[in-house]
Amino acid sequence: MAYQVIIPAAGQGKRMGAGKNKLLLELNNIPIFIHSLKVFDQDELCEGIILAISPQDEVEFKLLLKQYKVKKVLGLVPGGKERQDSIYNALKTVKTDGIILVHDAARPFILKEHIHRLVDTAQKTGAAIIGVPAKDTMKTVRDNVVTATVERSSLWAVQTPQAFRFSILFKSYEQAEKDSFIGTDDSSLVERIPHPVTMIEGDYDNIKLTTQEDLFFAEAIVKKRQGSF
Ligand SMILES: Nc1ccn([C@@H]2O[C@H](COP(=O)(O)OP(=O)(O)OP(=O)(O)O)[C@@H](O)[C@H]2O)c(=O)n1
Ligand SMILES: C[C@](O)(CO)[C@H](O)COP(=O)(O)O
Repeated sequence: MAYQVIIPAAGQGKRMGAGKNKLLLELNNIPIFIHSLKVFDQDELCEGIILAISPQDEVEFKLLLKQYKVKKVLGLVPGGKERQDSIYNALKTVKTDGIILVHDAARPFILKEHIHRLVDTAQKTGAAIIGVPAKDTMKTVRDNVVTATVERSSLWAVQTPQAFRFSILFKSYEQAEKDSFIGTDDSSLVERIPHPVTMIEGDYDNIKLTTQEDLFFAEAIVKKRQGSF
């Protein structure tokens, strides 16, 4: 089943504190966002990539897309204030009612087999996301005081890609705009339409590079995948 993917890459990377867009930092001598795009570019089921970027990054991103021979970029759209705004800008340019994925440019370790499971599931159910079961004991805390211990078996850490039938995702974005709702992922918009979302178990390596220590974990994942860890 074919699909298109929106890749938001227009964040500021404030928590990384790299002094520039964190997506331009290199892992294994290749910029982070190129790792994230390549898996889709090389996937025979992927029909195209829509990339949301900040206008100030446009020249450098275009050069790197050319240098790394990324072929499936259908369009570049300007990012917005929030991640959700960047994705909405991209969604407005989509010309298909097939399956659309949203994947953070800051998650360079997604595997093709997981992408395909998401696409197959979204084709059947309309909405599928990937995540991993929580491993730690989870508590709610207010003002540094524990307010409750939460039943762990129902808690999952959510990743991207998230896969949807386009019409469902677009409707959820229109509704969110009407309600001035801002979510931290795309699923949260779809859940409130409401539409059921299926969870697929992924792997713990599919981290988002958010803070400096994530770069150390990322180097370890690269070595593990190269078989030298
Ligand atoms: N206005 C925004 C904010 C985020 N993103 C993208 O959404 C993904 C997930 O965001 P995150 O990793 O949290 O990145 P930043 O927003 O850049 O991080 P920070 O909050 O630390 O500034 C990233 O690929 C980021 O580039 C985006 O396209 N537009
Ligand atoms: C979409 C996401 O990657 C799922 O974990 C995450 O919610 C993005 O979070 P952030 O708020 O941009 O850190």
